[in-house]
Amino acid sequence: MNKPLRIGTRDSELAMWQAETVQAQLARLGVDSVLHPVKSTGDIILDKPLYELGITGIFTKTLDIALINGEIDIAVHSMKDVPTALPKGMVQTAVLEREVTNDVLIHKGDHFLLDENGKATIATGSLRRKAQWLHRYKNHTVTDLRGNVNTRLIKLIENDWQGAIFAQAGLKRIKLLPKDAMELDWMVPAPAQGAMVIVAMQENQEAVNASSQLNHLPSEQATTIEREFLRTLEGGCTAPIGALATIKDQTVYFKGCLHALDGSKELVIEKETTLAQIANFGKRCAQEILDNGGKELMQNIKDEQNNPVN
Ligand SMILES: NCc1[nH]cc(CCC(=O)O)c1CC(=O)O
Repeated sequence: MNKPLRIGTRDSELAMWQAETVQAQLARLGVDSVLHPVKSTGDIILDKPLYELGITGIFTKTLDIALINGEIDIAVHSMKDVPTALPKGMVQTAVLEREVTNDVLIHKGDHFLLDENGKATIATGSLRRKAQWLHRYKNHTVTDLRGNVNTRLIKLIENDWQGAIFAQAGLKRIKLLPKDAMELDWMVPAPAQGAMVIVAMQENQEAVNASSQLNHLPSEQATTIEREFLRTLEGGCTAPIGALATIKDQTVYFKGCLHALDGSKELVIEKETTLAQIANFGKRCAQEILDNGGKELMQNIKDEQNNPVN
């Protein structure tokens, strides 16, 4: 009998839920596995906004190293936390069937109403959420919020903020989605939000073969388009970029956006194509944004991140 497949995961409640889901799906295929939880750098450094750390892949690095060292066979990630370029020798083996993709506002009080002209303080550690929020609610203040989902919910209760923004998928998975959560249908999610991905070292054929059986093709196609859009725009820096591809029958609908850090500018693209023509679709959408002011906006974002004004 083969040795059980070692599944690497972060140790947060959400990450453990995701890894256990993969374990259960593998078991249904007759593949035996064990969980190998680790603390990631992204979970340890909590006193600085994520984007100020200036490094990408903060949540995935520890597991990347465990994979490269052969301590684990596969790693399970929230796909939106995974940098678009994988380390050498590492491959994406499966995208699991995607959860809901949207963000939600968790707020305090039964009769909370968003007043576009009034004042409110909303918490998020995400550049994308901050920029899109400020673009829509120009009088609001956005304050930084870090930590895993559980920590962020506690901080919201402890602080004098009106609300905080989360991915609906994460809250739903660990059964912490409040009934009165406000779905932000206007907010464009992070590329690959709501999707889980499995990665492995290409040379570990057993791991690649076993885990690739869990791939859900439409989820893979949609996230590939979104991440291609991201990769083409960002060029290695972090920026407020949203992207969502939805597939219905043979048609792919795409919405992507890029904002100024303070929300003062917005570039949006909406485009559709057929499933037969998705090759380079994400790239073409990004190119349109770049040609319509995106190039300058990306340069401004880079300059501001090197010389922050506040
Ligand atoms: N960066 C943290 C993170 N990574 C994935 C999710 C949620 C689940 C998902 O989007 O797949 C979250 C929490 C959040 O954004 O509220």
